Amino acid sequence: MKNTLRLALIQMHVDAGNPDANFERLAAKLNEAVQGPVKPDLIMLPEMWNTGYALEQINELADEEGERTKKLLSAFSFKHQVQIVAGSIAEKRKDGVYNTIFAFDEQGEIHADYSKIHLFRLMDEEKHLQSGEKLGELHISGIEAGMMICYDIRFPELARKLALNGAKMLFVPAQWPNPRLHHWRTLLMARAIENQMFVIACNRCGTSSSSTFFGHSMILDPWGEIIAEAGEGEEILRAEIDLSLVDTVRAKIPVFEDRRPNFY
Ligand SMILES: O=C(O)CCC(=O)C(=O)O
Repeated sequence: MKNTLRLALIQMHVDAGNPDANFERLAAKLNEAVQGPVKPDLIMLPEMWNTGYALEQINELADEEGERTKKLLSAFSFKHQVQIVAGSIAEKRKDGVYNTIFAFDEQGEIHADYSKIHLFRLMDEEKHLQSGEKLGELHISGIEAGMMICYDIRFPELARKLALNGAKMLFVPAQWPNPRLHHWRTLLMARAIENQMFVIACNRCGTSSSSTFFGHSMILDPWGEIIAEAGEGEEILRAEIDLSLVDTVRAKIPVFEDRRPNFY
């Protein structure tokens, strides 16, 4: 089991309602991500990078069973022997459209998926999207991890459940808009500190017709320290994390042993 992980988070602009432009942009960014001086073990993408929040047309725009996404990312991960936590996409299934993350291993196989379970009513998600029905759990190089999407981070119970199930790192793709940078940073930090785990959060940047997005993708360690943070524009945020730090922090302040679940 490998304890270190080199990460590359693709913070990018997303063209709402234009999947062709977004696929093209992503393909260029993926190549940039693997061309740096240090090849990443894992690449992560932001939320709904294929369609953006073109919710009125989401039924027509969403990726049918995720096929277009799977074709691109499966071939890329195999060719470059890199894992991909594929942000999320608008995925069309028989019963509607879901906001779904697919996780690819180095062989190009999908080994986990998660569809957002808390739909964000401020942006009318519940009118256009279906809610997922299972937890986002996966293994990254043999280490347990969790996935949540954007608004999900306002629900500490979900992150705690993933941590209790063994997660040592949490992936959070997002399209988190202005003016709530303070909430974004504070909630990510809280989820890292209270669960003593790495939080790896990839936001989009740029503007859509109704919102502006501040970027600030970030990687936090289990102390809640920000070890890498992007600016407001397009950027590939890179960092190497040492997962043994999770056990060190949990041994020093034994939060999980000190829980009193009979009171809550
Ligand atoms: O909770 C928030 O403030 C932002 C959430 C959001 O934009 C989303 O879930 O897409």
